[in-house]
Amino acid sequence: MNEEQRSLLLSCSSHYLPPQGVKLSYGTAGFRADASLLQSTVYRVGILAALRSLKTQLVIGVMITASHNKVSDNGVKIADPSGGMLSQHWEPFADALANAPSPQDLVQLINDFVKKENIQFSGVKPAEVLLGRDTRPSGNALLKAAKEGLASVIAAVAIDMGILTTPQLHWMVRARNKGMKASEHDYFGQLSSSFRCLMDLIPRERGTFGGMKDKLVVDGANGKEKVVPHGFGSKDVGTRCASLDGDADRLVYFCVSPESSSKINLIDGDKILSLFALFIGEQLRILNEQVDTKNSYQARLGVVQTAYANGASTNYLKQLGLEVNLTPTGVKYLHEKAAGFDVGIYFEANGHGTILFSESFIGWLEATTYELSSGSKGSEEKKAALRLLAVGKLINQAVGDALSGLLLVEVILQHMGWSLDRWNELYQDLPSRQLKVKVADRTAVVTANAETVVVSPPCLQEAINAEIANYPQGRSFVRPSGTEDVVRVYAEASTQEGADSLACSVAQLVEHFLG
Ligand SMILES: CC(=O)N[C@H]1[C@@H](OP(=O)(O)O)O[C@H](CO)[C@@H](O)[C@@H]1O
Ligand SMILES: [Mg+2]
Repeated sequence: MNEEQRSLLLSCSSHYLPPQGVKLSYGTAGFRADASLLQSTVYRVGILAALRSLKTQLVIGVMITASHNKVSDNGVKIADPSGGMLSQHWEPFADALANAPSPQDLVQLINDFVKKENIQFSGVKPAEVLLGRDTRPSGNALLKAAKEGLASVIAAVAIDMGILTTPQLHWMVRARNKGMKASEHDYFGQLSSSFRCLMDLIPRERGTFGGMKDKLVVDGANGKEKVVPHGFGSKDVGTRCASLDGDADRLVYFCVSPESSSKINLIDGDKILSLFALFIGEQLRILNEQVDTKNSYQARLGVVQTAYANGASTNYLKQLGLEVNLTPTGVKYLHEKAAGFDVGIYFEANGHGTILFSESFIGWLEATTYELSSGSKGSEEKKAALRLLAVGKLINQAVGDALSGLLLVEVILQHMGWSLDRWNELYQDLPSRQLKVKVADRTAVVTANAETVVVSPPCLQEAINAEIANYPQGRSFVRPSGTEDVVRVYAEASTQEGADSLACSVAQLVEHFLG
């Protein structure tokens, strides 16, 4: 870092001093806090994004949002060149940057990091960073802070993409780095053309839609905690509903329960995963059966869940003969695992998830559709290949995206000729309960095996196992949250009473062991 760069950083950062007595952490989903505390953090994330872009020589994204959290909160996260989450390897630097007390400390920290990572400022492409934000009132001022962070790095270009959903910004970063056009218009263009392509490929004999109604009601995060949204009641029984979270990176479906109009039947991320796996599996089978063996491609299909996946969903997926993988909580872990397959489908139960296709499989599909284009025009294998290619365009491969996921669910329901009830009946969820326990130090809980086993404090796992043994189909685990200052308890059992009581007993054990 030369003297000019140093003094630029020193003078600019003196306008963005960090709040006193606050420890900021990049966490599972970037920095989150009350918006009034975030000016200096967002400024520093601007610097971080510029450095990441200089290092990778690719486009980086910065998204300012706190999803469905309170309107007075805000947050900031980085989209890496792939469109995915910031490389975990840079997270400790993000934490250190946000917490550096003075401009001098900040400049020293950056200088050391730049040396360690061998980041060049001259003779390289300038840093290019796409900025997005949600509709929060604090968004504009924080955007300005991000821009000033970028302006503190010589040769960094900020491109304001305006108000976006989180997945739109991730999509744009991925598209830009693939040399594609990446405006909001291009995003909607790709979603709508691939959706239309999939609709046109629905087999005629299945076109009766199984009594599926045209109307879909979309709830913008008004239906939390498994309760019916405002204004909903018995008149809405039978209506197909989808619910998006605040920045549209999570999707679930639901309907008002026919038994009680104040309750909903929730169709969660696990069931979306199952629906996607069935559809993709069907297309892969058609291809494997029909494409001649010398040209065949044994695509590996894998699904990825976390310990929060309902046990009934994991059983169901295994019964389908699928390879089910478990990772710790947090999209970054699921995404990484799914990327190891030709088709990797991942979902958290709460609705974060997407489908990833390997470059080599996409290449093979393109070649196959091209070869089949002259002879067997409308052949089944060509249709299957075209469907998979269209899914790869419709689904947001950068990150889970409620809008693109919703369109894919809609097309698959039509393809199968299924109603919402038919989809929901794939398997029956085991009753479950989640609780939060406030403890003195949640980091005292250390887990292993994708968070299913506690290794510290000693003996806590044995005590949990002894509780589980009292419940038919009992399963329970505890882990420290990555986004809240609590230990989370999950329990499931064959009855709701059982799940509630197991969760309660395990929560008491956590309190007992951690005080
Ligand atoms: C049980 C649960 O739903 N945990 C959520 C929550 O993480 P915690 O580490 O559990 O606080 O927020 C994450 C980020 O949004 C999300 O990826 C994850 O699924
Ligand atoms: Mg969200």
